[in-house]
Amino acid sequence: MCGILAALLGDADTHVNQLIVDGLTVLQHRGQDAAGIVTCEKGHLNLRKDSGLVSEVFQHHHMLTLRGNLGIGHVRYPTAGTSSCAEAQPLFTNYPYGICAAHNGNITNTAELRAALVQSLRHINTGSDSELVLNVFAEELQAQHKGRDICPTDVFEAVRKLMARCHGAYGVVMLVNGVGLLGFRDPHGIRPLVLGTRNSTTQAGVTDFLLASESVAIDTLRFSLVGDVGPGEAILITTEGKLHRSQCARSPQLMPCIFEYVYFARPDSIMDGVQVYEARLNMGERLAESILRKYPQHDIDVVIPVPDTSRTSGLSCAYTLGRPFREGFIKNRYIARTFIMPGQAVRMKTVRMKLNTIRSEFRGKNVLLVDDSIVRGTTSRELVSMAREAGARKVYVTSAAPAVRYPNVYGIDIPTRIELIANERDEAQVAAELGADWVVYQALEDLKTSIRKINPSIQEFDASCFDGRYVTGDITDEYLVELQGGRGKKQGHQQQQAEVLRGRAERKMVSETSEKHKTWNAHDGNHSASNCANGAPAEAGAAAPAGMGPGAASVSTRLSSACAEKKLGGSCEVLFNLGRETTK
Ligand SMILES: O=P(O)(O)OC[C@H]1O[C@H](OP(=O)(O)OP(=O)(O)O)[C@H](O)[C@@H]1O
Ligand SMILES: NC(=O)CC[C@H](N)C(=O)O
Ligand SMILES: [Mg+2]
Repeated sequence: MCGILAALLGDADTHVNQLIVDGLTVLQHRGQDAAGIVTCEKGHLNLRKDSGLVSEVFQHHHMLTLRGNLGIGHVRYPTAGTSSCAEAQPLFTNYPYGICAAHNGNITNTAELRAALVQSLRHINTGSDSELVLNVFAEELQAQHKGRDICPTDVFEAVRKLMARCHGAYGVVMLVNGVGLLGFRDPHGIRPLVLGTRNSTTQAGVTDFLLASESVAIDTLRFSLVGDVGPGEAILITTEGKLHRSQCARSPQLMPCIFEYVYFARPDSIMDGVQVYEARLNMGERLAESILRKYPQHDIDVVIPVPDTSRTSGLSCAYTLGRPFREGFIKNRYIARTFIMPGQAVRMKTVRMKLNTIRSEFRGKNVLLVDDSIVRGTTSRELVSMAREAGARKVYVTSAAPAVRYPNVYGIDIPTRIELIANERDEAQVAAELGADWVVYQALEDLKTSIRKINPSIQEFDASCFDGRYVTGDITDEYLVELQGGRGKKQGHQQQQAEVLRGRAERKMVSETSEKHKTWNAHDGNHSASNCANGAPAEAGAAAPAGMGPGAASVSTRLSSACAEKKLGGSCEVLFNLGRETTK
């Protein structure tokens, strides 16, 4: 679930670089693998992108090259292609005009698009679906060119054509050299995009513009939220600072991704008129009601959230249950989100590194652990065992989202069912799998109501990972089988499954001998070294070699990406001025 951002400062003599870096930092929770920015100064495009967090990718000397008053930025969580920094965004094409794109989402008809683009002699350099979006737009914009300057109508016509050709989910921002900034959202509005403005801080009477995945960027950069870009809508901000809007989809219908409200978005964001925090409070309340219906005689002593995301729903869940809300798990503030890390091995290890127990909150108590979602079960599995180690008498688990049972094709990296803990399992079986006393999932209708209560005009959602209904209508069983055999296989999900099992066996052994930390650390040392030296994993975060154990991969996304790049033949750092063609 990448983060995208586009900004234009009305004062042409100012530079937008720091604003974009700050905005991407605020959107970091949407993608931790790679970051990139392109700016435009007097017709020259300046690009800097690499694997890593925003704070790692943009050093002072990079900032000096990112000149210009307009630009776009991206933080990446890969869902197509590879984790290689060659696929970090923004992506660039010089034909026609010089266009850069940053994309959040996932395209579902990539094979068809790729074939058509190759046929029309456009060069496609990577496995990235976003590169296809960029090239489709470039091709369609070129088709509008009639030997005169590009005007807003040409741009919107190109987006219209793109929407007819590209299927799936997309929030996109583009920089078109000499024209301005463009932002648009797919016809179902699956992926979010908001617009903000402010008065220029350096020149009276001119406006600064900002497009971002989440309103939290608008707030923190001190812009005012104008509102959401509508489903199928495109917004063009010209280099002269004029704003144009146009509906580019034939039959737009808002069906936002429900998982944004559950997990991806920050609680302080407002998406499609819904304050995410409020929606999560509602989720916790409904969840508690559901628990009370199923277990009216429950013996829960204390409610403990799983930091970070479930804190909000945990709070209202505890309140509605009438039980104390306690911080039983403390999160290491320097470790980022686990779910969006690449590879099961690194995710498993990170949970242990990330969370630790306050023993007194567990000892002798019946605890209810509240998480926002249980996807692969990586987090809950570890936490149930940690709760027991900390002396809990009974451990109950509840999820503010329903059971995740289907692959996601719209920008969440779940290409196969087999990796999901709830695949072909009911609540009792998931509880057994987690080692919990019972598990309660939110009902899908209750989740929808939690959000609709705030904005009743959202009639439907993309809730495909919960109900298997793909709103774009083009997802066939064959497509899902292909996805499993393609990205699923590439990521080694069978191997990951084996990892999970091996991890489980190891944990059992470890808790029997009470030497878990010693064992895990021993694995870590051996493996980290061999991982890099041999260039072993085919992709960042790929499953560890057999026998290496769950502590095998590095905790740091950056490190695992770096190892992958070694395999690709050296550093992939990109720093060059596209206009002047200088390479660092
Ligand atoms: O069942 P799983 O496969 O473990 O996935 C679900 C977990 O992953 C996410 O946490 P994450 O650590 O990514 O982020 P957070 O700190 O924002 O909660 C989510 O909040 C759940 O805790
Ligand atoms: N999570 C996303 O939005 C990913 C965008 C794009 N599909 C990529 O893999 O780079
Ligand atoms: Mg979490």
